[in-house]
Amino acid sequence: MGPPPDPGLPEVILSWHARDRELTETSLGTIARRFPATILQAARLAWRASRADTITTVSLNVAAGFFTAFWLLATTGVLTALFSAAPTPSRVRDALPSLALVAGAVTLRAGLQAGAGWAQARLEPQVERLVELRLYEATTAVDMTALDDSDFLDELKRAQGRGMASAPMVVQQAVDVLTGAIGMIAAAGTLGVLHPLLLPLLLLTAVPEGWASLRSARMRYLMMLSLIGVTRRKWILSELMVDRVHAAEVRSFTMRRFLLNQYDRSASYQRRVELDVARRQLVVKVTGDMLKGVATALVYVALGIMLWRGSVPLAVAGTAVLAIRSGQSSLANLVFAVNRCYEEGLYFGDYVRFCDAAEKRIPHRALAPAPAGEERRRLPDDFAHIRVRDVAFTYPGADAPSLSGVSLDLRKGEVVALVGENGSGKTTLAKIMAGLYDPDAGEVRWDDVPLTTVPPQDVWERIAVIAQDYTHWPMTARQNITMGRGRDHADGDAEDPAMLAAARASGAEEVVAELSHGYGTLLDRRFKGGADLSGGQWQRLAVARGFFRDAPLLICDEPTAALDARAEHQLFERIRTHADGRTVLLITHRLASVRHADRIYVLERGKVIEEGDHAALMARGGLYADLYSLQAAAYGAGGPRAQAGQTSAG
Ligand SMILES: Nc1ncnc2c1ncn2[C@@H]1O[C@H](COP(=O)(O)OP(=O)(O)OP(=O)(O)O)[C@@H](O)[C@H]1O
Repeated sequence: MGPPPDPGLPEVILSWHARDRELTETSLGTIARRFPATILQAARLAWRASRADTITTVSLNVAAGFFTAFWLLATTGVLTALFSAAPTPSRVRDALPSLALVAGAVTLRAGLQAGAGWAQARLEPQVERLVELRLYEATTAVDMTALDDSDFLDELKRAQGRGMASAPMVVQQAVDVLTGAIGMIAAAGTLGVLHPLLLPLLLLTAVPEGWASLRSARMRYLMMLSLIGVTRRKWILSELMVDRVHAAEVRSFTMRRFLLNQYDRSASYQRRVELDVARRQLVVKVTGDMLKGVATALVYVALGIMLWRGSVPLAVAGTAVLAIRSGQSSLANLVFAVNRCYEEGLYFGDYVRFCDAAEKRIPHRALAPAPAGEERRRLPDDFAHIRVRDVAFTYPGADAPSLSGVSLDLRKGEVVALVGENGSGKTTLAKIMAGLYDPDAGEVRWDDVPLTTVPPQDVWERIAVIAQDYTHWPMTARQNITMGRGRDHADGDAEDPAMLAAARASGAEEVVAELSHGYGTLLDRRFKGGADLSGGQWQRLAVARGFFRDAPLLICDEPTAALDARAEHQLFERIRTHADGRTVLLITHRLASVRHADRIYVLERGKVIEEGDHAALMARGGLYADLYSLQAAAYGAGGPRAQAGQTSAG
């Protein structure tokens, strides 16, 4: 189906992402079977969003349908009076009571429909809020491995984009289905009362339009599935082209042409697929319209024959024409709404499936049982000893393990360093110790409590992390340090002394002193009045954030990569003096700064290959000694000032 793939696009983005299931789910038979479930889903969603508005919408629509039937039947009274043999003035006089009924019914119906429309409009934002919250509650809590899984990310993209937008539409279309069905029942009921043969004729006109719209919807949905990889790639490329963070590299690496070409390739492939679908949809629509024309002609011919043979009187035939027209328009609305509801239901199904899957990947729902004979215990607020034993971990989809058989010990008040070359597994180990990933084998215990037996939040509450890749939070300098843990700050309030102490210790104080609104300065240039910081200034804030958090374990992963020599020296001094009694896990390539660590673990290819203090590792003459000597030689080559710096930093 569709145009041939562009050979220039990576295979992975052209794949159908194993969507055979959806393909079979979009046959016309399954549409009919699954449609009630879609309606039920919409009803449940609306009910949870607002019971009052749901009840109002449904009941007002039902009442409006009742008045539609009433109006049509009252019209027969008007026509019967008008077509009678009496003189014109008395014919009009006779028609007046029925006419008053028609006018009353039409006015009431309009009022009820307006009320239903208003309740429906109120439902929409409430449904939106409900589905947004559900998705974000799941994405902020899922196991970190989920976010390393490309299938999960694809499903997230679908759920967050089209899936989430479809939620209010599903509800709206379900209400439209109800409205159309009621209008249709009113017209059909009227026709049934007038003459039983007219009803099947009306339904006949619905078949071609229904067929055409459902086919079109199916084509559109399949197209969306086939393009998901391409649209995700386009989205990533467009972020690269518009985001300020990448602007300098896009220019200095002359990436502009390359990015534009890549984007254009994806966009033109998407355009070809879309045009192809539009062409096939047009053929379907024209065929459907032609068949509908033929069916309508048949209905009128049948009505003409019935009139000619005297099986229906003229007034009834007149009402029948009105009822057919009203029924047809309700039917057209109904078919349109069924089709849209089904289509939106497919996208909404993506959203629901994603949320269900994501919620299953929220770790606290699946805590490992406490070891046999032990009760589930609380994680100690502080610990005497953290033990890592035989930990192994492989990232989802990775060919090789990132950690295998790693063991280490961290006693209260110690500074323990992890060193090793790039990719040796230091950050992965730190993340496992921080409770961000569960090990595939082995365990991490705080005293006697394995981390996998307690909710991860308990671990996160008790650690402070100065991460390698930290976030530039688009918030004030104060919030960047306190991250929701500080007390609320009003203008004129004195700053939190703990925050000031953390800022002083990290060197963030000097950074903030330069800002126009001090700690209240918004650190995002995308907003009016926002400021931006240099890389090192941001890192000082990240360090302040780690110091501010009152946690017994401080994990520092490359905390000084962007710091100037003075700030780096200050930070390592602080870590060396245990950062106010905390236990510190330090990851760094600056080996001079780990000389005073209580213990150093050297990692290579996910294994601990050496351990001991600086003197022991130097005496051993292994990888650590090699790396240290290399750095020392480089400092030595820098002259006496550099050497002096190194000595004082170590
Ligand atoms: N999210 C991920 N998905 C798959 N593999 C990963 C992921 N993160 C890291 N890896 C792989 O795990 C291995 C260890 O990475 P890790 O980041 O722990 O190394 P590191 O020692 O901290 O390196 P560096 O010194 O460069 O920071 C590497 O081979 C890396 O490619």
